Order: sequence, then structure tokens, then C-alpha cells
Amino acid sequence: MLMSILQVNSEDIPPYAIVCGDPKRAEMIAGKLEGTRELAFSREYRTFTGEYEGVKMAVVSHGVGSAGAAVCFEELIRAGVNTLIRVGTAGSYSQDIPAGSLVVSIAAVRTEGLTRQLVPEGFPAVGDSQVVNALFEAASATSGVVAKGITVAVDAFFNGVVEIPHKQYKQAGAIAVEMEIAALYIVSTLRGARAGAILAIDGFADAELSEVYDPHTDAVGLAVEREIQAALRAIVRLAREDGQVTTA
Ligand SMILES: O=P(O)(O)O[C@H]1O[C@H](CO)[C@@H](O)[C@H]1O
Ligand SMILES: O=c1cc[nH]c(=O)[nH]1
Repeated sequence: MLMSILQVNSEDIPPYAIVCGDPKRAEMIAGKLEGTRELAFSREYRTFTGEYEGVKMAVVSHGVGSAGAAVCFEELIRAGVNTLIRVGTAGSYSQDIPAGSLVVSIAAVRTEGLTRQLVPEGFPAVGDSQVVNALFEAASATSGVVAKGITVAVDAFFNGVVEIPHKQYKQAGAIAVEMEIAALYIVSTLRGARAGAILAIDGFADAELSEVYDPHTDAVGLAVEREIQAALRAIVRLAREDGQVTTA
């Protein structure tokens, strides 16, 4: 069946998927697979398939923001994906988690608008514990800071005149902020799929983000490489636990 927005056929989509905001990052991840095929590049959604250590997977970009990303997650799950890992970037709330660190999101604060149209207020956006643990263990095997905790999902990247209460989220214990994990966790829970997310920290979340935001430094580039390795390792482990890979 053709997925109308991603423009991919469900027959070509395996059960495991890595998703990320940037189509260029999708290409970079797909470059690490064997037998890579680009299936479609429709709007911001670029879809590749390939194999890593015997596990077939899709790599798909979902663009910036929850509403568009949710379309991608919905269609992937309709196409047969049952395990989704987001490989993203985020701003940090902690001096102990500087640029270049990795964060694994166990759950997301739903400050965005998309999930309010899907589930009632108070319903939690939670990652799948098996996926989250696989990601955390794989990330911990790479060199550098790795943290695990609650992340915040926002809609507004740049501030308007209404201040985003980053300080309160930080005081409440959240460790990083990005834009799509709440959508990923709610859509996955609703549709019976499992999901996790890993993030490369690109700086501190700040009221004047427009002046300091730079996701193109060497430290962030290295962290993106580390998170990609962690996501690939986590998928191989999950596939083994699922009995989908027989080789050691
Ligand atoms: O690097 P990605 O995966 O796009 O993630 C983060 O970067 C974008 C903002 O620049 C948002 O999509 C945010 O969630
Ligand atoms: O949403 C995002 C993504 C990266 N860095 C941030 O500060 N926010």
C-alpha cells in the first residue's frame, strides 16, 4: 500500500526505523547501512532502507516540529514499523550536560499542541523501556557524557513575547529541550508501536537562543556520530531480543 505523504510502499518498509529531523542526517545515517536504497524524498520526508549487521531498517527524516513529524510517525507505523528511534539534537538544561553530550529521553513534557489533539491532558508521553535501555547502554559504550531523563517538547524554537518557562522545567528536573519526542511517544503509544529517542546536545537552552544556537560545531558533529552508532547498536540488540537476527 502506498503511504500518501511519505510516498513509500508499505511492502518496502521493515519493522525497525530510525527517524531524525534533518533529511541530510537521514542520508548520513543511511550511508552507514549496506544495500542502501532511497525510496522517496517527498516534502521534508526522505526515506531510505538498508541493512546494519543483518537487520533491515528504514531511515526517515521527519522535519522540524511535532505536527509534521507526527504524519511521518503515523505513516511509518501504518506501513508496518513497530520500533522507532529518534536521533535528534537538543538544548541542555544542565551545566553537567554541555554541547557534545548525549541525552536519552525516557519521557517528554507535552508543551506542544499536536498531542493535545490526540490524547487527554495529563496523559504521559513515555518512551518504551526496552528501547530506552538499549539506547542508554549503547550510548554509554561510546566515549563522552551520556545522561538519561525527562525532556521537554516545545513548538516554538525562537521566543516570542511569551516566555517559554525553561527555568521551571529545569527546576522540575527536565534535562533537555527539543521539538518532536512528545509526538513520537504519544503516536507510538496510541498505535501500539515502541519508541525511544537519543539527542546530541548542541548548547544550553536559552532565552536568546537565536544568538547562541550553533548545531554545526565539531563537538556537536562528534556527538551526532556517537548517537547514530548508539541507535544502530540499539536496533541490532532489539532485533536480536526479538529473535529477528540469528547471527552473533
Ligand atoms: O536535529 P533535529 O532532529 O531536527 O531536532 C531538533 O532540531 C530542530 C530545531 O533546529 C528540531 O527539529 C529539534 O527537535
Ligand atoms: O529544539 C531544539 C533543538 C536543538 N537545540 C535547542 O536548543 N532546541
